[in-house]
Amino acid sequence: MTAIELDGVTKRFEDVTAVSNLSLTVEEGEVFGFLGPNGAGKSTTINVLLDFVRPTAGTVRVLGHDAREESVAVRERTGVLPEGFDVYDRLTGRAHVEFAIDSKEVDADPDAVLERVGLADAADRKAGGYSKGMRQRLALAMALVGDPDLLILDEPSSGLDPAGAKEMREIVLSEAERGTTVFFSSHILEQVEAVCDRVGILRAGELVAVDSIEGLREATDADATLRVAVDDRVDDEVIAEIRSLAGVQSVDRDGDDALRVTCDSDAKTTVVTELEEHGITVTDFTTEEASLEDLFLAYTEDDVDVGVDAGEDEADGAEPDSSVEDTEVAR
Ligand SMILES: Nc1ncnc2c1ncn2[C@@H]1O[C@H](COP(=O)(O)OP(=O)(O)OP(=O)(O)O)[C@@H](O)[C@H]1O
Repeated sequence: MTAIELDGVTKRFEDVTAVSNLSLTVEEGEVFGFLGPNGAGKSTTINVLLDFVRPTAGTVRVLGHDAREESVAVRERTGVLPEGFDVYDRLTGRAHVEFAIDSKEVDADPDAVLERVGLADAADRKAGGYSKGMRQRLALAMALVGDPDLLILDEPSSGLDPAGAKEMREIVLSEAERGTTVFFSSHILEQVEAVCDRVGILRAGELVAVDSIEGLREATDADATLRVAVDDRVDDEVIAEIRSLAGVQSVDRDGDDALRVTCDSDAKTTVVTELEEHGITVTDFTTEEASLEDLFLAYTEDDVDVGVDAGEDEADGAEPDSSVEDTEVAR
């Protein structure tokens, strides 16, 4: 079943178009990363899913319900970790979870929920004394009350240290294993890369890409960094020649017996051939793929021609979501 279905959703706030003609489908059980720079429209989209904001145009279905007509049914089956959640300082962790249990009118054991997020030992402490990471975990515990079918996490890792962020990832993955659909908005890219099956990239209210991270990589043909180990020091003239090859962006020495070359994927073999033609033996080479951050920038920076409007990339074998076939990279 489809967990989230947005069709032609636009939301305008007076003269600001926060979301523009957004069509997106998230399948049940998927962990979907929703990426975009500040102001791209991520929170507005989440608010539309929960009927906190009404779209100017378009239709929204969540867990098979019309988000607008059946918002109560949607909220009953959805757990939300809102952006910028803050605790009630004088209430204990357990009291927070009890509050969520009462609000959702479900029958749940607060201690079991706190245990799931690693807060069992702090259940009786006032949340005002919790660290930032503990507060986020408490927010997640509240979202998990009632075993929702859909978890919406708006920037769940903000303010977390690496250990806290790792724990958050582990909880997300274990929820996904239970079959929960997770809609995960973030601009912390490693988080998204580590947990998401697919990502959608929003830019100025428009969905500019949606695919698996692997698919996005292929579609952007983002530059790869090649580390070429050689048997002897490469002359400056040879380095200059490699630098002038088509598709090569930069060449730097990496010690005396290796080069680091940034180039299009197609240019990799040319680089190796060129070195060998100069009598240099390539003893090894490794490719470091573009990070999600590179991909994100390729899709969201103004001056980069990604050349992949999500609809053009079928030729590369990437399968963009059909709903963005007409989406153009916003300029
Ligand atoms: N209630 C509102 N009234 C007027 N403009 C709004 C309102 N809510 C959002 N906007 C505008 O809509 C655009 C998208 O905002 P939104 O908060 O959805 O972005 P975001 O991607 O969640 O950003 P961030 O990563 O900074 O949280 C912004 O230009 C914002 O100023």
